[in-house]
Amino acid sequence: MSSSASTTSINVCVRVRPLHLKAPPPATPAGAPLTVECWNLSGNVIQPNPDYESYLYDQMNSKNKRTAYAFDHLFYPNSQTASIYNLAVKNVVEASMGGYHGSVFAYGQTSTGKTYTMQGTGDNPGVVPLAVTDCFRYIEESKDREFLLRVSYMEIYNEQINDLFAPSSVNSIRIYEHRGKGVVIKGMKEEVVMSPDQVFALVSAGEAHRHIGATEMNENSSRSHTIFRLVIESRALRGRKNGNGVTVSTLSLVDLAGSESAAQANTKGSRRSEGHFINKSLLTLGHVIWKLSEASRKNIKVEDIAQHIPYRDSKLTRLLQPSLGGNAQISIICNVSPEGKHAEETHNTLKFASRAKRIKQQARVTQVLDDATMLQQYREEIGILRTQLNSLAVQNKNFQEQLMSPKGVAQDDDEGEDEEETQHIQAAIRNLERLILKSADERKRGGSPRRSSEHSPKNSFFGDGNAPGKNNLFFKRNRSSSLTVDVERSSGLTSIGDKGGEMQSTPKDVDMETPTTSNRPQAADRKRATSIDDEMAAVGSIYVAGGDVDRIRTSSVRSGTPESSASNMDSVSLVNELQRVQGLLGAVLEKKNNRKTAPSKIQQPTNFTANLNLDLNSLPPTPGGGSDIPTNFSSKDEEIAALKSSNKKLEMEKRLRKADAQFLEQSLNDKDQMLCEVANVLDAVEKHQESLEKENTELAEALSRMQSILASRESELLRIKGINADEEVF
Ligand SMILES: Nc1ncnc2c1ncn2[C@@H]1O[C@H](COP(=O)(O)OP(=O)(O)OP(=O)(O)O)[C@@H](O)[C@H]1O
Repeated sequence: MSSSASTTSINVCVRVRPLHLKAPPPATPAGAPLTVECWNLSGNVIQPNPDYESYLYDQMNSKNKRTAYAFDHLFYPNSQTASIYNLAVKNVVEASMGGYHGSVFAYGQTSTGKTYTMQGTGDNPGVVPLAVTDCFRYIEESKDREFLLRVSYMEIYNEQINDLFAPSSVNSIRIYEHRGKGVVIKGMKEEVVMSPDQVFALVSAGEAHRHIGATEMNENSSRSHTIFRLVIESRALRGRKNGNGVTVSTLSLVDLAGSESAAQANTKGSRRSEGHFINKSLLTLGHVIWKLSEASRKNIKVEDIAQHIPYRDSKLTRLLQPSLGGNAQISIICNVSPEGKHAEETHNTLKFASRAKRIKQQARVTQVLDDATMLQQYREEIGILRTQLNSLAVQNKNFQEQLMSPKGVAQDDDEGEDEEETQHIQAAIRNLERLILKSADERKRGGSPRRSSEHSPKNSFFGDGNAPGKNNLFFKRNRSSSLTVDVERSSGLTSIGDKGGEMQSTPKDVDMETPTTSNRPQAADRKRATSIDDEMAAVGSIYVAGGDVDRIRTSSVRSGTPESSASNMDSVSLVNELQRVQGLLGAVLEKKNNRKTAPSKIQQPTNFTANLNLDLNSLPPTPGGGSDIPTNFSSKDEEIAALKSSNKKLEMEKRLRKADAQFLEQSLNDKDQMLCEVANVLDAVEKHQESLEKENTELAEALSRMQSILASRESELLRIKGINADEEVF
């Protein structure tokens, strides 16, 4: 692993929402000040309108009476989100694609336009769609790198983390701090993505599970903080610069819930308790930002005081710890209302913004040189499959030659099977290749599978999309809609259905071209997936947005038999699929070898039934996990019978393996649980240590207080003694 660091400040901008949404103020000539009710906006400075000062100050807490605030950018009510994106976010997105961790936050009072800014509408797309589109554009223009992108989408609701891609996994997500890996989120799903449309479809599906509620101040108020996270793996193409280390970075786009006063939002019951959780976590965020800004002001390294920063006081700060903790490029968009009655909240937001501005970050590009990345693993899998394809071709050729020779063996139905296997392997290679993203030029050069949405080279990742209505939120929040991303239209993806809270593929998307898989990973796959998790966890230590994921899913390969028609292929299944294909291939090759070595003259039949009665442990291992195929036949019928019983034997073996698989899965679950328990114990120990340290500090302070009291008493005593002595003298 290698890295290089550069010091940056957090980019902070303020967006002032329109006073009256129906008629935003007219555009002013460039540079001219604008007065919106109680505030004057001029250049990058926002300050109270002098005519309203006393009214404003009446609304405010006395400590807040500062007159003017200046920021990197100030966006007026008539600004478009696209210009905010270009000036305040684009550079963070590009840095992420270049290998730095990046985070963008929307912060502010309820109803000031955070979701409007992050998500946007059909005619004014927000930061998330603009950033996603830019990422794919970046890939399209990167002639010398290949990429693998994965997304996850989560919310923090009432201090609980929910996976918006897997809403049923509510209680399985855990967050803990690992000594080597940093903050780790266990149980979060990630989707490998290949086009902006696919990301939008996934986020829309996730939106349906987000907690939204009506309050007096916002009829669609976000009751949770949401974090959209993109993990970017990239590597220089072979034969080009800097070897083949994989760069891993993350881009986190965070739509924070808005602070609210219960009185103004007029909340009751669950809305009120949601508001309480929101305010508490935002308060902690404010506290963390204040401590970090103080550290930067005093030139203290964040690592040196990390244990004194209250990240642990809320799930939000815990999740954001890797971003805030130093290694990220950050942009904060602070949304404010210009209304006088919100002056107090506006001031609080401006204060938060100016503190954040002081924080210094040390962002690093990190390269991973071993194979602990999915990109590297996919490349290796492709290599293995290609080798197997070649040897299958050679075997086929030899077999054909044997058939043509005068002593040729009889042809059987296996020819069709072989063809099928070849097609399966080719499909698996194609599907893996599709997951690895390259520029159109590079795809043409390398002969990679053409994306079916590739209307023109310029637009190859960008399908027709399913454009939202002009003023509708960009991501539809429609719980009942069945969400479909067409595989062939949209860059070869599988379909993601949204039914009853679970993401599933729909039967109509089944493609007979690609091999079968089952959605539920078998033990071998689980084992493999766990090793990927472990490897990703190792990478996770360098993730700014923190940690690893429990399952890594891809949406890349479509299943091909009724057994799998209801299943959604994920990367675990992909591994499963690869192993299955390798297994089948092994069995086919084995059969071929046996045929090759079979003598052409007729031999005595072998008692296969006896062989099959049945010591499975004595089976010779074959690459596909199959049993040995008998070779001595008295007749064609016997050969068929032998193959049939061999099939039965394989069936039996499969069942045994399934039992093994279940056992292994159970063990893995136990191990997972144990790990979580250990993490919790560690957590408790760390907390205890913290409280001991706190006690120690308090004791030390008390001791020094006592010592100073003692010292003053002693000097008092000396003084009294001196007076007494003087009196005696006189
Ligand atoms: N700059 C803007 N231009 C036009 N409409 C806006 C703007 N900002 C916000 N709005 C509108 O104001 C309303 C509230 O905005 P939004 O839901 O984005 O606020 P929020 O800050 O996310 O609130 P909460 O914290 O309660 O979720 C929405 O109807 C939104 O369309």
